Amino acid sequence: MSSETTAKIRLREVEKRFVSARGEDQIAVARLDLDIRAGEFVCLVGPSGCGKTTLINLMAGFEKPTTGEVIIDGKVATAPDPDHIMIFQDYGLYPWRTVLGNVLFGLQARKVPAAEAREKALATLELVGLSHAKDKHPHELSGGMKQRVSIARALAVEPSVLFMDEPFAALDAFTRLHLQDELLRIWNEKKPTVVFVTHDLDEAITLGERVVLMAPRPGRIQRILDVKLAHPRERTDHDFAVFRKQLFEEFHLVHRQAAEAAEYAI
Ligand SMILES: Nc1ncnc2c1ncn2[C@@H]1O[C@H](COP(=O)(O)OP(=O)(O)OP(=O)(O)O)[C@@H](O)[C@H]1O
Repeated sequence: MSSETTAKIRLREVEKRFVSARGEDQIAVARLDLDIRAGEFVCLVGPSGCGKTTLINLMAGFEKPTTGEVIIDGKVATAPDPDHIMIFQDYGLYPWRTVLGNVLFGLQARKVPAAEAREKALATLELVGLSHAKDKHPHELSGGMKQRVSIARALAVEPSVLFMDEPFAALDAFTRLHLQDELLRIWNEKKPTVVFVTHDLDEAITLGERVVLMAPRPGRIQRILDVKLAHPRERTDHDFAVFRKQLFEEFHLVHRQAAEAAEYAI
């Protein structure tokens, strides 16, 4: 079967232009093609300004391509879809709702009957290890706990796609490593398609089945790395180090080229 028929998400010659504050036409993402399989975990990495957020927003339907198409499940994506959930760095929790209330939110919005919604919400809180905190409010939680609530809220509605834009960037290193492991465990159990933006190359190699390295001006794919490492991935393993070296070398190259291009443009 070709990838045409098997891909969950297909980007076809997707281009996104913005007009900058100075009135200049700016290509955030240039004619980009990418296929993502159902149940795949793909990480997007690259230097600041290379279009990672623009690309994930295009896939999530928050932005419309200037030209080209984003196709999900065979349909052109033109708006956000309740089956595709975005998780942001800043959690986006409702401060006036309890943890359980936050997780219930999406289920209530979908008119899931109350008893069933409660059962699902409690099961999802159990999945992320937060049953004990169900009656707390967001201000009573650590950053890691808040992000686990936002993951639980997303998972409760059983989305087929999770878009994650630097979800762990604001967390301390220890919590971050822990949540990476948690996310992998949940992904293995539920197998949603995950598109995950990160600045952290180790995080990308830990999580991704493929790591898409992007380059700026214009935003484009520089390289796609197949991370053929079994889980659990040990960051101290020799094979991990091999992928790490490869990705770091490519990343430095992209960075250098971007810096040179910026200098030339001044
Ligand atoms: N709404 C907008 N209006 C104008 N320009 C924009 C807009 N959104 C993004 N851009 C520009 O598009 C380019 C790509 O931005 P984007 O935020 O997608 O990059 P990024 O790789 O996610 O960056 P970072 O890693 O810093 O978050 C940048 O040059 C940015 O200034």
